[in-house]
Amino acid sequence: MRGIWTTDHVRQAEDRLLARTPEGALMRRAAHGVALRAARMLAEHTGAVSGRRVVLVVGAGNNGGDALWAGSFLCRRGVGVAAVLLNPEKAHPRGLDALVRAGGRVLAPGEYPQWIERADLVIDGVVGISAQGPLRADAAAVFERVDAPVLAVDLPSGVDPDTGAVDGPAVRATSTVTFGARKPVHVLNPDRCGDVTLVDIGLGPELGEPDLVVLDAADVAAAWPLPGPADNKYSQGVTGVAAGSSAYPGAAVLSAGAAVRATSGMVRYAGPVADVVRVHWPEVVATGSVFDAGRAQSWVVGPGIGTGRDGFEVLAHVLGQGVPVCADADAITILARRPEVLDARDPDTPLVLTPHDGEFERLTGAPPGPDRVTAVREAARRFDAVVLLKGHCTLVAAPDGRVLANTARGSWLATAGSGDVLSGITGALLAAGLDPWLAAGVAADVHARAGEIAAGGVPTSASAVLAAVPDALRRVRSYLP
Ligand SMILES: NC(=O)C1=CN([C@@H]2O[C@H](COP(=O)(O)OP(=O)(O)OC[C@H]3O[C@@H](n4cnc5c(N)ncnc54)[C@H](OP(=O)(O)O)[C@@H]3O)[C@@H](O)[C@H]2O)[C@@H](O)CC1
Ligand SMILES: [K+]
Repeated sequence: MRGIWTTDHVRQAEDRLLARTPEGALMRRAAHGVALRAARMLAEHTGAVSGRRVVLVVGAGNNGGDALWAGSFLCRRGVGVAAVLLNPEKAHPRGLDALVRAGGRVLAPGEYPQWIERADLVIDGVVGISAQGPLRADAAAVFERVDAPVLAVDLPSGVDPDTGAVDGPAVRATSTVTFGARKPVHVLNPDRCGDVTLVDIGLGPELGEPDLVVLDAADVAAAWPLPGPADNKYSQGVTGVAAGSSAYPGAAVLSAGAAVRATSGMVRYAGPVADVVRVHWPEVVATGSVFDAGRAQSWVVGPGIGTGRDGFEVLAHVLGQGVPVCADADAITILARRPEVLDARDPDTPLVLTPHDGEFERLTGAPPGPDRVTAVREAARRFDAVVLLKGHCTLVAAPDGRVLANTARGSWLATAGSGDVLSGITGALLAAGLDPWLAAGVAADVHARAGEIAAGGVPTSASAVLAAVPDALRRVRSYLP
């Protein structure tokens, strides 16, 4: 599991580390990492390092200091380095001195266009963790001219470091080099950061519990239940699926099918399209109603069930079974309209809610807004449920405040029925007894991988995503030590 820390926590940790480190040492370590990455980018994009041209865009603080020091290191490798100082009187004095001593130059405003247009690489040192709001007009005007790859120092300027939100002009980096700890922007807005390199500056021991986590493939593989020698079809958990209707039989087929593919436990289907489900998935034990379905160790409820009285009764029934429930789609709308349905819930049994933004707004009364982490964390507390907020970066919050982030691998999952597949996978993992927060997190991870495999670079469908779940699992298992 990889940790992510908010800027407040990074700053506190940096202060503690700075107090026992010689002055300037951390910045030079950070800048060295920037220079290494810059040299590699020059080699990749132009085939050479020496003789290439790099423009530094330097703001008023230490982020600009990192860029200036990195520029001085690049000068020593024969790179022609020139700096745009957005705020000359506040430019980091020692960094500026180092750059000039190494042979770098400071550009006059009239020289900006020709240098920026001929640059092989631009280094964004406008602002780092003290950033507030979008790029200011002077910086925005500089970046408008940039055609070269951009290397962001710590984070792309103009993007909110803690929420990843963009509310005006902002840098779109090809690559980002960050220091000490990953910050939320790196997972919440990967499109603006490009690939992210973490440079160790010795901050680790000063960082407390992370504010967010990201699962590695090995975490997903280790959490995923596989049958053991003593297992039978019941011991691995029976997943109940209450989904679909005559209008939406596909939701039942996809959700039940995903549960079949995700684990080796048994799957029961209960609903009005049992015959359709049986045709697609002969291994599913299908019956016409949740009221006469046998025991299950979890229920998936909602996809395609409708939002009327029947749907309400189905949701209330499964919430009263004393087993974990994954409520998706129509079940979330029912819950939003008639919260009294939660009265049926045994407070000790976990509930996982899997809204997209529209459903989240229905459920909570407000859209997630720019600070999605806070929004999902508050919703999880309010509903005493794990809340999985779908998006380009899917967030999973537990009622105790834990949040994990799963960054999508492209937009392949933006296809009809994709959510039904996710709910089925989540339900199967709940039936197997996984911690509900982890179940939702690993389900989102494998779902995203299956989407990428199914697509293979071209548009795909929910059925193809479902069919790719076993390959996604094989892929995560290949990361196990
Ligand atoms: N501390 C350490 O140990 C280490 C720190 N390191 C580095 O320091 C960075 C943090 O440096 P920092 O705290 O000096 O602030 P930084 O982000 O450069 O901002 C400077 C000033 O910019 C301004 N500004 C704000 N928003 C703006 C906007 N949208 N557009 C334009 N300008 C804007 C605002 O000043 P204002 O103009 O408002 O007076 C703000 O004070 C960190 O990210 C890392 O790179 C590394 O070297 C490792 C060791
Ligand atoms: K930056």
